[in-house]
Amino acid sequence: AGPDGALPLTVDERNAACSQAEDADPERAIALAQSVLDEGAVLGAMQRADALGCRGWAQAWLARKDEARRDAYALRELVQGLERGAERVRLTRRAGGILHRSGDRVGALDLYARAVGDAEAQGLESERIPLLANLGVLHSEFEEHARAQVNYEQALALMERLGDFRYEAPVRYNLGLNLTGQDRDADAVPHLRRALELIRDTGMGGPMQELGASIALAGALQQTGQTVEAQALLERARAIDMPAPDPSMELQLRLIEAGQRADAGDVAGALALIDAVEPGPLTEIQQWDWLKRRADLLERLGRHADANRVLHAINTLRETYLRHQNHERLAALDAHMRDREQRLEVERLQAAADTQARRLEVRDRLQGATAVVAGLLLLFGGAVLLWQRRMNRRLFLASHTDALTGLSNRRAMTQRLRALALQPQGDTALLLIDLDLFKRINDEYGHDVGDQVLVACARRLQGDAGADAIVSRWGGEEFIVLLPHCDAQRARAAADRLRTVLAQPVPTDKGPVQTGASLGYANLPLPGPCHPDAWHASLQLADSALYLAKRAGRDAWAGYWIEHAIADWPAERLGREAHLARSLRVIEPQSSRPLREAVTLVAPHGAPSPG
Ligand SMILES: Nc1nc2c(ncn2[C@@H]2O[C@H](COP(=O)(O)OP(=O)(O)OP(=O)(O)O)[C@@H](O)[C@H]2O)c(=O)[nH]1
Repeated sequence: AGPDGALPLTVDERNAACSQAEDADPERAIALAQSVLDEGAVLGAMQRADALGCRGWAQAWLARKDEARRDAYALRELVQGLERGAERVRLTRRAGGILHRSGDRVGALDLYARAVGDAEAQGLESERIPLLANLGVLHSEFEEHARAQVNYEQALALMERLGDFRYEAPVRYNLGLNLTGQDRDADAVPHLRRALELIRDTGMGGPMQELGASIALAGALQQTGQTVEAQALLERARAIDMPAPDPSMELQLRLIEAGQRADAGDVAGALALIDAVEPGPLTEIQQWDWLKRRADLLERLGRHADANRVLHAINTLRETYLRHQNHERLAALDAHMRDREQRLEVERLQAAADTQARRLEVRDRLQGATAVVAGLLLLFGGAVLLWQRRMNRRLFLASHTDALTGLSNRRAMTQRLRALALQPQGDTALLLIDLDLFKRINDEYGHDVGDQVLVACARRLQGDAGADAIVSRWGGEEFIVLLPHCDAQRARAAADRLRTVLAQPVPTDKGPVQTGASLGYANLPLPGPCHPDAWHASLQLADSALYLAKRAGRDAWAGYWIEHAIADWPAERLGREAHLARSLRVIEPQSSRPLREAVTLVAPHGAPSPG
């Protein structure tokens, strides 16, 4: 536009001005694009596509998601009718980018995948670089960090091979974030450092990008103990003049600062900092991180009930988020992408060797204006990932861990049981352990002491069940221990060892407390057809054995080890002895003491006895 703000004359000039303005002044970009689209029938397909792309992008920038998506879908439609060529690839990526930013991630993945295929088929190697980078960002958002890492590494290898480094800063930045997300902060540091260097030295990106990269690098440095450098970076980052305050950046700064305060012992101060955040404008992912920090600090201040409330809020948020991700659709598209990625991986290995020299040659001529735009498009997508990184793993851990004992909880154990039930070779022992007369301990010494006993028993189980054992709190005073690659003899020995260990008095605040436990075990899966729910049968059998051990006077174990497939072994009928008695031939349970009251179990007529 001229200095008087008048619209440039030609359609192409307006489109060019629109793409100049789309990030810096999106409202103006929208007006320009609209004026082009108003030309209607006289427009060429390409002019129309450029205007749609520009308007859509600007709408997405302003978070007007519906409008943005409408433009992206119209663009997608239009692109299908275009001739093959670089422009078609570029516009497909553009439509994908708009969908990506306006929240239709599955639609974006579809378009990126199409564009990659198109670029590959036409030998447009350079076009693949930003596409791989975009795919990386998308995969990270789908919590597929390993896949995302492959994308970024492929993009880097392709850059080296082609000597095209326009996208180096955003790719390294996103790869750095990805690595921090996998807790590989030391590996992330060189990439983030390089990204920041490029952003500062080549003018690639703007203040927002510099701030994002500074914060990410500071976070990684902080994690690797380089606190002085982290501090210096943050101070420099604070001085960066942002055109408009960005709540996400503010939050990052504040979270790192709170981390530093808390590390220095000022937990209440850290909490005050975090409490001052206004969560309204944050994305779900950002809200999780914010909430999780609150929960951590509340926990450290001993405000357990408040912390629990916060954790509950996180879980609710997370569930909503995951529902939106439409994982099924993603899985289908993913299978489609996997073949391509394997081929690219081979290429990458072939190409990596001879490129270092070329790389230095071309560096200089790439520090230009094109890089500025490229940096802007991608870096913004990456900035969001900083919160996602540890957050997802922490949330996963929180939802799979028992808060009192730190063991896997019932949910995590159920997943294990389902997986193990599908193994054709039933060689896992399932031990069900129930503390004896635990109610009395609570009644006599109080719940706090009861808790201490539970924690001590959990530690003993973990310490003594063996290195490959999987220990979980199944609920209340019940635990499950799984021993993979086990046989009947080892199961017996383990049951006896754990019984002995749990019979030792537990030191508590109120002196030593005498405890004990009864155990029942069975093999998993029982011989028979594979079915993910077959673990129910093993658990019921272990439960029956446990019942026998309790009946025999407690502080005892009993177990079944069924070695022969028994025809017509109905899982739903296995549970109660009455059923078993009717339909099964005699199987003497193994037990630590004579089970006078034991119910005899019988196998179906004619089936071989497990003897
Ligand atoms: N302190 C504490 N007690 C719990 C917890 N979860 C469950 N309990 C208590 O564990 C007790 C279990 O009692 P019961 O199921 O009657 O069994 P028991 O007293 O162990 O007796 P037997 O199993 O027959 O040997 C109940 O009083 C529960 O309140 C917990 O997290 N902490």
